[in-house]
Amino acid sequence: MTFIKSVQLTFIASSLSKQCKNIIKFNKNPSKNLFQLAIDGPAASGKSSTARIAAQRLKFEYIDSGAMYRAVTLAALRQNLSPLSLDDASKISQLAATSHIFIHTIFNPPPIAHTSSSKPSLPQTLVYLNGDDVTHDIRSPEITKNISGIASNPDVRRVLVEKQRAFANGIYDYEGDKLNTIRKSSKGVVMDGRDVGTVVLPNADLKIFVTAPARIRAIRRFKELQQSSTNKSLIDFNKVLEDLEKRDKNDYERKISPLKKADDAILLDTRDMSVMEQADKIIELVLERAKEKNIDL
Ligand SMILES: Nc1ncnc2c1ncn2[C@@H]1O[C@H](COP(=O)(O)OP(=O)(O)O)[C@@H](O)[C@H]1O
Ligand SMILES: Nc1ccn([C@@H]2O[C@H](COP(=O)(O)OP(=O)(O)O)[C@@H](O)[C@H]2O)c(=O)n1
Repeated sequence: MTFIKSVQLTFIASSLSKQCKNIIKFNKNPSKNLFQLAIDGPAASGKSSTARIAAQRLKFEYIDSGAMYRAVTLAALRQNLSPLSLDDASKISQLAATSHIFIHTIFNPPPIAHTSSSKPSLPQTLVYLNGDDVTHDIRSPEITKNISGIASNPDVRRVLVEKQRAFANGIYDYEGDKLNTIRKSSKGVVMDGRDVGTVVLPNADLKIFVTAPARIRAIRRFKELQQSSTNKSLIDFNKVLEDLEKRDKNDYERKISPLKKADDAILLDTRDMSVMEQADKIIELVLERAKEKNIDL
């Protein structure tokens, strides 16, 4: 359980991006018990969409740990460093330590034009690398292809795990300032990734391991890529499946912090569930656990 002392910081988000022109007030409340929810699982199992919906409904902060590995991969590629080269490994971990990665979720984005107004837009997570909005760049096939090399670098992991724990405790460094990303109204944090329940937050109040067969996950990723692509014919399902299985293998078999269900995690197979059903189930589990632990959500 996290007890954090009282500091109030005001941060002018317009320095980050034109998209965030409002002034955000951050607050740390000394006697507040923040519920920690850890969601792990393989690619496209539904972690981030359900985590964002659960965070929105439960008034939790959302931390996408995978986005941090993606941002470091982008930073390395931009400097022509090779994720698999032993010669570049220490330069890359240095880069992870000195890069400012800021993750900001907009919980109530305006409805997208041309969609039915009755269909609410899902929360959107924006990712900044040293002040640049890299939300889309970090999802490119080039980053996805190179990420396993970065994720198996032990020094990168050490640096990012430290940042993730600080983030989950409400303290996050951005351009030299200590920033508290926990909103005054926040009742908890949800973090998704591969090692959140096993390594990053081993004492999380609730751990969920989300899974689904590779083919089903590849269909989801294929549809997602098609939606965001300007040239749909370039997206080949077999290639998506092959890449996903290759990344799963790297994540499961990596020596350091492999993808693994924590012993005390609840397994959630999402093959026959919709995104909303997954989110409902997770929220139900959080509320049950909070009741058992006498945590007021
Ligand atoms: N249960 C589900 N049924 C159908 N599509 C899903 C389901 N869960 C997630 N998706 C879709 O699959 C894609 C990947 O989901 P995402 O939440 O990003 O997975 P992860 O964070 O595990 O990689 C997204 O386009 C999402 O809308
Ligand atoms: N906690 C984490 C999160 C991600 N990662 C790595 O980062 C990659 C991308 O994570 P992601 O969550 O963005 O990937 P998707 O599940 O969205 O495809 C994973 O395949 C892992 O190699 C990790 O090693 N540890």
